Amino acid sequence: MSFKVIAAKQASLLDQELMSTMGFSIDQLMELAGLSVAQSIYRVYPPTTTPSNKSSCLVLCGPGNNGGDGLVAARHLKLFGYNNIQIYYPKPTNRPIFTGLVTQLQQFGIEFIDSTQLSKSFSQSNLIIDALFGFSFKPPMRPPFNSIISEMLKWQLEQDKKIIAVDIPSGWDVDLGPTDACPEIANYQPDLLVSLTAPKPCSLKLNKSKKHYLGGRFISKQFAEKWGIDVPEYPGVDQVVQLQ
Ligand SMILES: NC(=O)C1=CN([C@@H]2O[C@H](COP(=O)(O)OP(=O)(O)OC[C@H]3O[C@@H](n4cnc5c(N)ncnc54)[C@H](O)[C@@H]3O)[C@@H](O)[C@H]2O)[C@@H](O)CC1
Ligand SMILES: [K+]
Repeated sequence: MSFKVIAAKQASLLDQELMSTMGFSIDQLMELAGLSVAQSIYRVYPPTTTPSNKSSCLVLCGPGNNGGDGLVAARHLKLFGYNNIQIYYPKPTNRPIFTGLVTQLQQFGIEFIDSTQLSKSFSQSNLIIDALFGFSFKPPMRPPFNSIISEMLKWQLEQDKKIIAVDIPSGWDVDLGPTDACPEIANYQPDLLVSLTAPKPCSLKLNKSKKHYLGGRFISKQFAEKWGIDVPEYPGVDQVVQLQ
């Protein structure tokens, strides 16, 4: 499906307008964004039901709203039947929306792991959700995230591991894709990219063999026209639409 992209600066301005003129709260947008990430994962990698072959998910959450989308997605994945979910959230944000999401996940019995458990979790997980950074990332990537992403990419070489990137593959330049400013991710290609609201220019750098979904079904036709973006036909009540 052909689609229009939205540049970095515009994506951030659009985000601000959603939360001012349009009257949305960040909680609402994050909930719909995270739901659409979980729904895309369900479409592409449905939970396997045989006891010997359960889908295990590791959700890597960064310090900003991209990480918040990951926290929301983890809760929906649990509701969708993924039973083995672990979250690595090394720099938790002390704002009510984030502390609330953490409490919800703890109440759902989802485990938060620390750095000593990370390698084991990578080895046991077949779905790795990259919710580290979205459109506000500025290189170079600071510790501990540079080593987390390097380890993630090492594990991606194992055949049974799939990486799902939330909004933007972490470390990619929003407009350009992978650049020399962030050498850790020079060869990073997620298996599934879930763009939110509108695909960013970097999504054109996704290999054609990879899957690309769009989620964040919260803008009207009028709003899309004003910003020069497409709202594709989401099928029925779905929160996501496949672009590639
Ligand atoms: N309207 C939209 O499109 C929506 C966007 N949402 C999500 O929000 C994301 C953008 O969120 P934010 O603006 O909070 O930003 P990000 O989540 O992209 O990252 C910002 C955080 O990363 C840190 N950071 C930046 N560069 C770094 C570096 N080089 N090394 C280490 N840390 C670094 C910053 O200090 C900040 O804490 C989007 O990509 C999307 O995932 C959704 O939550 C809601 C709706
Ligand atoms: K990401």
